Amino acid sequence: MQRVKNIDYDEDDVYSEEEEYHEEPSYTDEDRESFTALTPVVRAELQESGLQASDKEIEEALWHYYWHVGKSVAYLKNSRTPRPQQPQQGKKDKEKPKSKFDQAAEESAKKAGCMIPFPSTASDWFQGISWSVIPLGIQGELVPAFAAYPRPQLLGGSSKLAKLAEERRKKAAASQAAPAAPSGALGSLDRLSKSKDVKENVLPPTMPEPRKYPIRQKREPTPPPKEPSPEPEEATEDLPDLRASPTEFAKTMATHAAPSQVAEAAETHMDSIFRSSSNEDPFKGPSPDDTVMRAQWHSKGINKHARKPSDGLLIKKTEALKLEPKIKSKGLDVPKLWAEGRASRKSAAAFVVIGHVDHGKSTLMGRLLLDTGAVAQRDIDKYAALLIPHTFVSMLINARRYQKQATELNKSSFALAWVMDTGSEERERGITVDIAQHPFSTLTTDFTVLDAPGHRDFVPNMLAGASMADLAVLVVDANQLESGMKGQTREHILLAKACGLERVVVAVNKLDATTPTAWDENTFQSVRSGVQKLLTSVGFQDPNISFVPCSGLSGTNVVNPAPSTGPTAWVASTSGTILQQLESSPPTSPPEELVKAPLRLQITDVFRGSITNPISVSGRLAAGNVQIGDTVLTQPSGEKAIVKGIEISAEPREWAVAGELVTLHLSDIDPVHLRAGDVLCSVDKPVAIVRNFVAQVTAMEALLPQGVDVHVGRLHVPGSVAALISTVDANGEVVRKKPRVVKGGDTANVKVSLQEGAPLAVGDRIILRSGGSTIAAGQVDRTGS
Ligand SMILES: Nc1nc2c(ncn2[C@@H]2O[C@H](COP(=O)(O)OP(=O)(O)OP(=O)(O)O)[C@@H](O)[C@H]2O)c(=O)[nH]1
Repeated sequence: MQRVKNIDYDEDDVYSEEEEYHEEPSYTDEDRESFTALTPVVRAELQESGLQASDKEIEEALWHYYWHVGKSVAYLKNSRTPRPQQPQQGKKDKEKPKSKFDQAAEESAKKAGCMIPFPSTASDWFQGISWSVIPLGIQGELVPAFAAYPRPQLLGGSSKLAKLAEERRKKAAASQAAPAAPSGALGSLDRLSKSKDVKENVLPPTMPEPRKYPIRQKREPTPPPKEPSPEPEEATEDLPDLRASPTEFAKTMATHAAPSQVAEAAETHMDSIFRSSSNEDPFKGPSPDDTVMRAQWHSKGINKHARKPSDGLLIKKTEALKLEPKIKSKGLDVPKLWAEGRASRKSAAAFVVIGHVDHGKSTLMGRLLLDTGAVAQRDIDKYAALLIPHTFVSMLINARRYQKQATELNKSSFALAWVMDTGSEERERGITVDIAQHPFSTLTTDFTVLDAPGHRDFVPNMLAGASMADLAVLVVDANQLESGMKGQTREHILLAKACGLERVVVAVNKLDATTPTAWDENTFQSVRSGVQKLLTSVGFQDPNISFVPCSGLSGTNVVNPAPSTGPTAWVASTSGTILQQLESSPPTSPPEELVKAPLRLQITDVFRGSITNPISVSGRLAAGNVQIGDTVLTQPSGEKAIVKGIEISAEPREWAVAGELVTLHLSDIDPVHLRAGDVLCSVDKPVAIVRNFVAQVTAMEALLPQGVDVHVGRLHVPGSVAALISTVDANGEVVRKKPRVVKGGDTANVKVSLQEGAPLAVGDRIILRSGGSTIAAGQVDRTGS
């Protein structure tokens, strides 16, 4: 069984600051409901294996594993199954006296008040780890280098879940250590009046979010699923299979065998790695690159029986690539070509889908793509088939939440979301993690959907999406308005505005599940007035906001209008379908000066592609134009690259201009010089590397000289608000110089310092975040070195 979508509305998402810092989890009614439903299931599983557990223990396991029944059962079984004893090597080893160093270390740990014994042997240290059985012959002694720390109680689960659980524990510990302080602006003011450090502008420590993005394999927008995979086995095993299976290396190292056998086993393992059992050439058969390339040939209809690179041609091919003449620019006058074709071109728009976690963003977009023909029904059906193992818990949870939701819909409910959620973590957890991009076209417009994650842990990814979009679609679950307003609905609205978006289409979603009756018009009207207030309070203008009642799951009023009779009869008098609203948004065409300006593109993703396109980057052209053969500069690395190919919406192009979302295939550059957040720019007019800048920002909560994470689209760099220069009024006139604090809602000029140089320019939109919350947003006004 898999845990399905139920991480919404727990303390992680809908929280007040006070609530968040309780050590004991305070369960919501919904948590309690889930406990009531899932505890008997876990108990029954345990009893089948002749094991017992108290309600509290079961609840604790379910809580830690985010309602994942399989993992909870496996953990509880594990904690009740006696661990195999280490083979004893002899009395001598057992009674080996402690070294003086060990004794001193123990003594100092005692003095430090440490209650948890530090593991004294390697096997203690590795207890609870799947490859824990260390051959005695190679065991060493571990001595504490610092005061002992608590061992994690629950192992296994996805790394993300473990991370979330760990964060929750850390926050609880932090709240115990720190004396309770008033929250928000008041709290900051209070701290300010008490703290000398702040007066003297000494910066409090920051915990910057690391700036690391892995280079990814290029992800197909809708990878066609294969056969339904069998249900995971973890929950049915006697001993839980929560941990990754040992690697060949670990198996070699962690065997019970005597040293001679260890050596023999090692040889066998290494043998099996380097020589296949059938003595076959391990490099025979297609390489991963070949496989990708063949898939691409296949999808482009290129002769399937063409010679394959693995047919002994790999070396020749590589040589051919080396000899490949440098791609030359055709020297096209791109601004002229763009201006000439403007009249005949379809309009294009990219929209970011924002909103609180689980309000139905991915499902709505899946529906939009399905009903506009951008994805095939057969793909959705295959996703639905793959999802059958999810249905048990899905039914348990959703059936209680939406009594009226048909069982049939429950079964396939995630299939639509999977069109957008292509990552394994996304599908495992049932939430969107990274920004997903998908093109689709109507008769009038070429659209690009940017599906943003709703969970607050992934706000930086949402920012990356918003920074590439022309407008936003805000999805609000009509049944969960209140929690949405407290959670990411509010933050996403603020961030969308801060990223410069002006137009927003509000999809009032899940109206098929309103109570007491489905498609309740009053519910729609109250959501509409609540969200309207919120949007106008952050600066969105009324004419730029539209509200559409809809259901992404059933598809009502998304592409196809709602039936004009029955419970949806009132829908016709509102603002049309989601698609109509998107199409009626004013076309976005860049001004001519922007197309002629020096090239500038922030890299959103770096992909390793096939042999033909080994390295590609994607992003939105913020300014200028690019054509095949151009030499571009990457900043901050300062390395040059040649553009050997351009794609827009998976179609090859010769050139691209400002405003377009492109994939550029690059050559003559080592991938180490390319990271998401870096900038590609013109060689002649490069974007400067900046360490200090002045920005005009609006504070969302009290802003002090403090450590912050500075976000600019996909880029985020640790830094600090080094000085508060002045507060200003709506016209930019100085109200007060050198304020000690900028109150939430006020606008100020501030000096920001970065820990490392970043490619920034005047006018860039910046977001300042601290401790996982957005504290201010604005624009770069002046840059310094
Ligand atoms: N009844 C009903 N359920 C829906 C509707 N849309 C989505 N759901 C369900 O709501 C849950 C969450 O849907 P998602 O589309 O994954 O939500 P999301 O907002 O994309 O979630 P994140 O991307 O993780 O923020 C799933 O169980 C969906 O089946 C709808 O219109 N009606």
